[in-house]
Amino acid sequence: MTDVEDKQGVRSAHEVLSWSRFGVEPALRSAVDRLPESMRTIAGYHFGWRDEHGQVTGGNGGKAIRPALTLLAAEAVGGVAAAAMSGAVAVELVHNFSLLHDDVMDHDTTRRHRPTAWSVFGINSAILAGDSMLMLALDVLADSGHPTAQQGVRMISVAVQALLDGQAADLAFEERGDVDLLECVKMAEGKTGALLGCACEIGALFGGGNPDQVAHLRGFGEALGLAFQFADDLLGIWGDPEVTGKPVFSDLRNRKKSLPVVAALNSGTEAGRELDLLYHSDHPLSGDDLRRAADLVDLAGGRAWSQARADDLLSRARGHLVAAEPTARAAAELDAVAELASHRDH
Ligand SMILES: CC(C)=CCC/C(C)=C/CC/C(C)=C/COP(=O)(O)OP(=O)(O)O
Repeated sequence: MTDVEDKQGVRSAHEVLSWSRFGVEPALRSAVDRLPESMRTIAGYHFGWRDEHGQVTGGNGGKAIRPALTLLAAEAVGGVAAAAMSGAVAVELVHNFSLLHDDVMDHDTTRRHRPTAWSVFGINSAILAGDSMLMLALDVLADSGHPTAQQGVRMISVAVQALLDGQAADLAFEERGDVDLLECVKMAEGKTGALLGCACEIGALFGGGNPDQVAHLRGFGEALGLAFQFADDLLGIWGDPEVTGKPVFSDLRNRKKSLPVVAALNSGTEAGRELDLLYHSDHPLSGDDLRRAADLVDLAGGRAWSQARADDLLSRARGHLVAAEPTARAAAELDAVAELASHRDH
């Protein structure tokens, strides 16, 4: 098949994400069905399948970007998406475990346009449901019968350790006034880059890729994951809550050392110094303070710097994608998903 013929039928990023959401959901639901009822109820609510009373609802379980990467990575190495389905379910379970816990830690009350699970079911129940989803991810891989399942379990466990380390750094930074850009980027690589890297890595592994392809696709996912976090931090300050489904300014209110904020604090500008005083004041930040903080991040160059870094990371991701020698259609679709993920509005 020529390159041109092979690229026929390339889907847009939105079509790929919808394919991923609907393709993975049956396997995700049947995995969640194996949980004890108390955990299943909370997981079903968090994925948007049921309301807080257990009634069936329309569902909004998120964008499904990680499973999309897993399935496409399998196709990129010449395999079929179905071979990587257990990997796709596992990464989505890990991601959702981390969201359940993150909402507790950040005291966030809204996610995906709904009250967060902890604010409906209580903190303890949400933590336990998150733990339960994490263990289920390993169970799904162990049960997959895939010849490289053991390697897949190891990939997930390495990524989860990096994610935990990144989250620990994120929380520790809230108490520190001297966070530099290097450590902030390292934190984001752990918190977000590792799991997107793993999503691609496990897809390439289960799709039958050779070690070079698996490594390059992991590199693609890691670079993309960091770009994704830059985009997330920008949306946390300048996103439209009607579109993101999350309240704006939550990061600023929690005095998070997000990437644009740390860039502004380290900018050596007058705006950066004013932001420092505001961020490290001992009074709760008012609505006016939060709006001023957002303006200061912008004036100090934190917004423009973050957008430029997201662009650089997208180029780095593309370099890895080409080096993985992917099949043409999957490459075009991975590229489109990468573009969307680093310049997204939700
Ligand atoms: C251990 C622990 C608590 C870790 C926390 C790690 C954490 C929450 C990192 C942030 C990652 C991120 C950008 C999530 C939004 O994903 P998304 O926009 O793909 O969400 P969606 O699934 O709702 O679309």
